[in-house]
Amino acid sequence: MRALLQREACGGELGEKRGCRSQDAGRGRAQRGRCAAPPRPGLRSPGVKSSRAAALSCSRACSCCLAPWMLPRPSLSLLPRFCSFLPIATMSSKTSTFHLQQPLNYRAGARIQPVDGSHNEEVYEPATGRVMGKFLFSGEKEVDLAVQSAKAAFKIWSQKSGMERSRVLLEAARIIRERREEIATMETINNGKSIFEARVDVDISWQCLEYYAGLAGAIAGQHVQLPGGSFAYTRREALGVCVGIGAWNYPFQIACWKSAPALACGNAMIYKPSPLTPISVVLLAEIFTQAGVPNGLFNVVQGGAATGQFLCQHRDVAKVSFTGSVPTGIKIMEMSAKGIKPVTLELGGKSPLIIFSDSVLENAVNGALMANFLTQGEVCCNGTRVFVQREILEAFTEEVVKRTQKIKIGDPLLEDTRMGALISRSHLERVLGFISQAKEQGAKVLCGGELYVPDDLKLKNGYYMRPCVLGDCRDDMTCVKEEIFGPVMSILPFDTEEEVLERANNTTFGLAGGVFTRDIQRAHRVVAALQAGMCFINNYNISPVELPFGGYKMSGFGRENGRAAMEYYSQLKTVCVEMGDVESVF
Ligand SMILES: NC(=O)c1ccc[n+]([C@@H]2O[C@H](COP(=O)([O-])OP(=O)(O)OC[C@H]3O[C@@H](n4cnc5c(N)ncnc54)[C@H](O)[C@@H]3O)[C@@H](O)[C@H]2O)c1
Ligand SMILES: C[N+](C)(C)CCCC=O
Repeated sequence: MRALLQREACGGELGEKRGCRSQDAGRGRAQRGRCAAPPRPGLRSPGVKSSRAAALSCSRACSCCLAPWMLPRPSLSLLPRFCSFLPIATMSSKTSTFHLQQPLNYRAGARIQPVDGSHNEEVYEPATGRVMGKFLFSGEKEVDLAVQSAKAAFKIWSQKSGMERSRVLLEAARIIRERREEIATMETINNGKSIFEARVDVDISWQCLEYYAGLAGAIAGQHVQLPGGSFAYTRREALGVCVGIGAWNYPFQIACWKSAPALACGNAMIYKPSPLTPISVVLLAEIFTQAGVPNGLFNVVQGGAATGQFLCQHRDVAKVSFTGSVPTGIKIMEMSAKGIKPVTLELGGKSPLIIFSDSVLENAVNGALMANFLTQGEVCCNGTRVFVQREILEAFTEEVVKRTQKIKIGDPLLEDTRMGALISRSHLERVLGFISQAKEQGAKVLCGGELYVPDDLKLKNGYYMRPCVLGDCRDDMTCVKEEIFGPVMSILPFDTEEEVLERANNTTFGLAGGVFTRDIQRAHRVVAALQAGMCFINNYNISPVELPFGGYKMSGFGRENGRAAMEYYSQLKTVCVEMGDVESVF
């Protein structure tokens, strides 16, 4: 296997770093099973919630800390290996030590250079602003070769039973678990998010594969009795070659959310990641091959808009699943319409989070932080319009500002970092531009909102900013109407339930929404009235793979995760069987 990234420090390939032992190797092993992680501040009582908080504060993924939504089931038998080569507690940062190795396309079970690569594109490390390497954008011929290879693999894979497919997916999930630290490190280096969050993303990813492995064997049709002994049955069949196009904020996770249900249903997939984050999906492709999928079943085609268009317009592509912005989603839908191809569109949002005065304040503050600052605020479903009932506006704002100011920004590979670097220089400037405009329109910056330059010299060209809380916001401000996709929370006071619902729904987006209240009837009444596909009561931004995820309105349609996704990667055939003679009306 060729390495994607080469590490200067130990001179070995990342995939081979098991030999790169540290003097603290034994410590991780000794601590397995009993976590010594300090409790997260604010952790108040035992139970489900506290175990999730513990999981968030534990960097070792040890079984005592992991909460059910991010957990190895069964237990992480591979943990000692991680602990032995990466003693988390003392691991020093590897930021600025990796170099990208070409090629990054993956076709027919191997990494290859595209046959008609149009041009080279640079890959950046957001934490340092350093160019890690270059890779080629794919042209039309390469896209066609990937489709042909996927078609051949589809013939084999679609004939397998659900249980056979299930076993391969389970093996892929096992390998992801085994390589958790390596994948998370790579994601952090390429995306800029904290290693702490990247590990959670990897856990959600292998859980997704396990979940769909479980459903693969359960795919079944219906039997219908007809008059005279005749009958009918339905078959749920695969679509064929599906295309997945992803965004840069959750590169590995998005690829798993698409490929797991696609492969479980018997399809092949060609995946095009964002050109900003081309790396981790190649690992996924290698893992699928290692797990036993036929060569060509999961291919990776690197490129930008033009490559994406070749994929969407290819006559042998049966379906397109897209995650990205609304403007690109519109183009994808237009292209797919010409070929009558079904599409799943997971698009942007500007979601409301409604906090009533009877909320548990500490939970509401935690919820607002979770709703705004994961992955540097670059999260589609973030609850960035935080509506706070006037009675608690002052107390809530004071606490949220205090907590935001304490967020540890910096080298994303360090264990205690909670906010890393934004994806690119231009995106950072765009986010800061929204804040300047908000000030001009009358908002008050309560904290953050400016560039952050870490003390560590190697990080001085990284794309960091201090997370921002905006007060004195009004519904007509740009920062309240448009998706910023950065760490910017807008606080908006409200007085009544009726008023806040009207304002919360006054948007063309409809991805998510949340409510904090102790009034159980109000909670359900409010989420029923919210025009959003994913709603949270007394929490925000958790994403168990069992739950369908997707938007209303211009945030898209179709669903990822949950049983629902199986319907979007399969089609229904009805077979009508006559047991008697044919009676003709002619
Ligand atoms: N709803 C969700 O699940 C979800 C998840 C993550 C991100 N997002 C959204 O994604 C956006 C940020 O991601 P982004 O900047 O990568 O989005 P983007 O729309 O710019 O790009 C997304 C992908 O589409 C490709 N692309 C661009 N133009 C194309 C074209 N004409 N034809 C085919 N492919 C094309 C890009 O190369 C990339 O791979 C935000 O709006 C965010 O809300 C949504
Ligand atoms: C895992 N989260 C935080 C729910 C994000 C889902 C993907 C959206 O960008």
